[in-house]
Amino acid sequence: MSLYYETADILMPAGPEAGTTTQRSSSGSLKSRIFTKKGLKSPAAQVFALATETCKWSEVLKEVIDNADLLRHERKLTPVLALLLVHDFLLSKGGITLPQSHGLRQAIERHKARLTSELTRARLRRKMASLDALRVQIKRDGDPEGRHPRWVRVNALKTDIEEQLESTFKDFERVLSIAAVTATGPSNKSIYLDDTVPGLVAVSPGIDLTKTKAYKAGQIILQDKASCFPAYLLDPHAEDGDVIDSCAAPGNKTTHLAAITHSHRPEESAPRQTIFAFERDERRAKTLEKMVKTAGSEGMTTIGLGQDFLEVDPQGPLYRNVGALLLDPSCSGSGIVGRDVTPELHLPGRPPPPGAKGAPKKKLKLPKPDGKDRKRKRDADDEAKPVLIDDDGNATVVSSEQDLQKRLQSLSSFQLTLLLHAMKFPSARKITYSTCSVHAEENEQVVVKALRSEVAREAGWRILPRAKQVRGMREWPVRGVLEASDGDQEVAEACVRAKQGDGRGVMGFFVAAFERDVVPPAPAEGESKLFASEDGPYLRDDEGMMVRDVTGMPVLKSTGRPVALPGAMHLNALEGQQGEGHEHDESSDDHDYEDESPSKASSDSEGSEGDEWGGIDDRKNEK
Ligand SMILES: C[S@@+](CC[C@H](N)C(=O)[O-])C[C@H]1O[C@@H](n2cnc3c(N)ncnc32)[C@H](O)[C@@H]1O
Repeated sequence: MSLYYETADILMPAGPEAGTTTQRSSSGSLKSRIFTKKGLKSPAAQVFALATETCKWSEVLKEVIDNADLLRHERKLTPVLALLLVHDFLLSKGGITLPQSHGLRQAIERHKARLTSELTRARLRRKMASLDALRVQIKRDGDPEGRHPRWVRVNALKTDIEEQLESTFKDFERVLSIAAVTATGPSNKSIYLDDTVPGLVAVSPGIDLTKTKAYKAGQIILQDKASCFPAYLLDPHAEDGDVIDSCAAPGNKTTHLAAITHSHRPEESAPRQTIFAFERDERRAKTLEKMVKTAGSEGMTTIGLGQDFLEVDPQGPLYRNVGALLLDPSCSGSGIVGRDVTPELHLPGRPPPPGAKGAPKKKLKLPKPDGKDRKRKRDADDEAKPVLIDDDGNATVVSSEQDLQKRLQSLSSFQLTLLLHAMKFPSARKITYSTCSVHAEENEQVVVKALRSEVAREAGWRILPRAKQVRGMREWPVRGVLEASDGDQEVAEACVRAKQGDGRGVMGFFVAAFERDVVPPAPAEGESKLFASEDGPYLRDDEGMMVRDVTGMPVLKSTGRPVALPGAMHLNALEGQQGEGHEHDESSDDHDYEDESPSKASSDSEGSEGDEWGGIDDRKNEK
């Protein structure tokens, strides 16, 4: 089967029987339908490129084909085939990839003059000075990522906004809204300073920052705005002690946690917090390791390479001081921009049926490239079915609502198990739970089930109400779904959602936080009580301000004395506990980081950009 027939089949598996119409090109994401289709003879990447480009151009091409009256003159062409062939004829560098003598190619090339002049008319109707200008417009309008700003987190561990505005972004024009940063188009360079997440900026879509010095040096990290919510909402302070990122690769949130704890450190000499980052997939854990190194946070991060969080013992001495956990488990990935795009296809009008006025007298039989009747019963395996690809890269055929429900139930029960495990850490008093899913089953419903669980009730976990959240999250207007929160207004209000395509320039996302009051753990023998009670390890005055000595050092409650080189003490205390048979010891402090070139590290972290793990379906993994 030729590339054109195969692509037409993917776009319109049932055959375009309707007349002039605008329709979704079948169900399921185009990418998953193509890449999981068995028996494709043409390279899947080629079919995908032709299908997506034709969809983007279909509004213009429909006009060209209709006005050139192509389908009336060439009755062997179906509307979809006409779109695909005219696309390549007018817009592809190589033209139609069929031999010159091929009937399909001749059917188009016979109308060269008319088709070319109709394309010029279509362009002029859109007030575009050149075909290149039209290309830019089509790319921006047809590509969901083309309308999505590029979010950039300035890494506080290495630089700050001011420095970046004067260097990496010095040629960028400052704009004051998301609409302005996306409206300026890929040829312009504008920058918007986000007012929700500190240190976050958005630049115009299509700008490639991966070649910049700042990107290669880990000073800037490409991370979607919504993906910055969990670490920002968790807001780990010194008094929260150590932090766990339970499902960490590729490491966007781990490195964000590191930057936040660094910014919150009261003094250089304050106790160092450790971020334990677990990742059960070893390959992804390597990416995490590289990202942590590039971001400059390896000194404060202990990576559990290939470590399943569910096997981490909450009672283990290493985690005695863990006061905050970030849980961002695998999910359906349904909120990821560009993930499940079903492109719109504008079909040209079909000619009137034979016998009708203006129709040719003789009915022409459609030639079939394989010589077989296309009405043959399709092989069930040959049929492209919608597939759900989660952010672990697992593909599940979801040909019915029931299949989808089954998959969501299985994901949400796994997510709940992880969340309940996080709730078992004895010193924990803050947890964030997040997904890049749009489904309530993985979001509000997991939160509600967790709150009702015995684990949460016994340990005293509550939802962190909106009023107690960090400013940017408290003020974020998109909240949880009331119905999905079982009608609980406080829970719905406490949940934070991000919605793709609502003008805020974010992907689909969900995050909620839990809090509780904890009784501080009894210090181990010989261990100073660096992390502790409700308001932290430092002595505070009646107004809640830290008490400091004359040199400005915070005073510890446990000793009544100012902090003295506690970083080293703290780490030594933890190191001393390693090798006690704890599952984490192999990946602790002495990482033997392989020497990597920044570009290698960059491409790995870029591979994860979009900013959740994209698995095998991730657009960047194709590069
Ligand atoms: C959504 S991704 C995490 C993205 C990451 N938080 C970031 O922002 O870069 C989920 C990750 O969790 C890992 N994972 C899933 N279950 C896990 C478990 N039980 N223990 C540790 N890691 C797990 C998956 O392999 C995957 O890499």
